[in-house]
Amino acid sequence: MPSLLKHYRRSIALHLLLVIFGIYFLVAVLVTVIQLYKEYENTKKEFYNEIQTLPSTFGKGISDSVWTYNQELLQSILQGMYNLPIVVGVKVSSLDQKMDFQIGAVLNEQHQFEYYDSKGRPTEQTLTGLGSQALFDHEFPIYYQGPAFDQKIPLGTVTLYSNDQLVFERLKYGFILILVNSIIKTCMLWFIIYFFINKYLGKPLKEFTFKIHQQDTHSPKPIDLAINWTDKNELLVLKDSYNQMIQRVNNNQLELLKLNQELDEKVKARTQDLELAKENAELLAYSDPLTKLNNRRAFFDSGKQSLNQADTQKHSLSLIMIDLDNFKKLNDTYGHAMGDKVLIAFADMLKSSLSSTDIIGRLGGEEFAVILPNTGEEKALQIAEMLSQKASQIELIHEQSLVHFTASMGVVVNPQGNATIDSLLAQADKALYFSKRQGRNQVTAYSSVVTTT
Ligand SMILES: Nc1nc2c(ncn2[C@@H]2O[C@H](COP(=O)(O)OP(=O)(O)OP(=O)(O)O)[C@@H](O)[C@H]2O)c(=O)[nH]1
Repeated sequence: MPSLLKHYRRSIALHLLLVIFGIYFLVAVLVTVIQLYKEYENTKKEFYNEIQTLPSTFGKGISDSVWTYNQELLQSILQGMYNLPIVVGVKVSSLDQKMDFQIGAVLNEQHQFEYYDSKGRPTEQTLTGLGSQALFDHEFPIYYQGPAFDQKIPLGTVTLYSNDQLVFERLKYGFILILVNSIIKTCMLWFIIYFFINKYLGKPLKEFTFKIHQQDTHSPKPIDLAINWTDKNELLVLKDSYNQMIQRVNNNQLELLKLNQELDEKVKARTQDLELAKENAELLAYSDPLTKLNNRRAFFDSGKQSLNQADTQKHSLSLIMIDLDNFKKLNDTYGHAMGDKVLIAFADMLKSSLSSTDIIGRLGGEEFAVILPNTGEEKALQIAEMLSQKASQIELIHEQSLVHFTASMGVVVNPQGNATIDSLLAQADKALYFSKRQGRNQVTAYSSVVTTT
């Protein structure tokens, strides 16, 4: 699982969080600024209201001290006002200018900032913070109304100065409170959003990805996610779609496997057919279809090998050439089918009478030949006689009559050395011709023919 994590640089939860948090942060800053401005306005109004209550508190004392020219009293009253946290300066302007007094930060007639100490002396010291531009003032008149006068006697004016910095000072704690509140709310929201996005989206997606990576690519299985939601949501629909796809892929694979197996079986069957056809073709090429004996070509091939072997091992080899007697007449009398039966019966007799090392062939028509390896003339003649006798004993039934036949044979022995199958066959044929001439159904040795002629 951890190795998979490196595939993405930022999780969905974190990404969404950054977007949401970014927007939320901007909104929070805007709301906080508006909130702070409102607070500032309210606090400033409070300052005004508080300042406006001061004349009723200090007005009488100031009027009395100005009326009585009590400098000391005026100074102490103004000092008391100056000490109030909402006041940065107080200026008394008496009509006769004898009791003019200022303390703290005040504005002169040119609207320039001036600073006076507690004794009312100008100093070089300046107010830190916002300076004269931020000063705002409230002026109220002072009168004398003693028991001896019916009317109020104007004495001058008192100007109270306050400062934005004081407003901000008061706001400071409120501002910090709002800021801390915003930060805590933002962090809580951040954590809650991250936790739930991660829980409901990030983790299931991670699990999904992990399980897909774990799939066996040859046989993927449907995936189950550890989600406890009862409602279908996009993630569960995605999972179901994935599982359906896997099901389809598996079905297709099974189908493909089945088709492959069928194809394999067809190919196997076709190969077997081909092999059988090849065997048959080979059989046809080398064997006589009627008697299943070697055909002329196979007889020559095997005969040559046998002759070579006999030459190499200095063994004698005999060849018998056979021709069925009056076969045309037999065909004409009993029909061609009976002729075939005779040929088959004769071939079967040859096969059963000779050894497996002997080579038997049908050279064509009613003509047969036998090669007897390792056999001398005497033995070959005996065998030929035996075959001739057995042929004459074969009985076939045609309708109500029995069919018999005979064979004439010529025997030749390999003279050792330069003989070929062709030359041996030619010599055997001569001996056979001799048998035919002598009245058929007999065996003639080539050696006797040579000697006679
Ligand atoms: N039934 C059948 N007859 C065949 C087949 N091959 C050749 N023959 C017939 O064999 C006969 C051979 O006749 P011939 O060559 O005159 O010889 P023959 O009648 O045996 O006379 P001799 O050899 O002198 O004894 C012909 O009539 C051919 O048609 C075969 O496969 N089946």
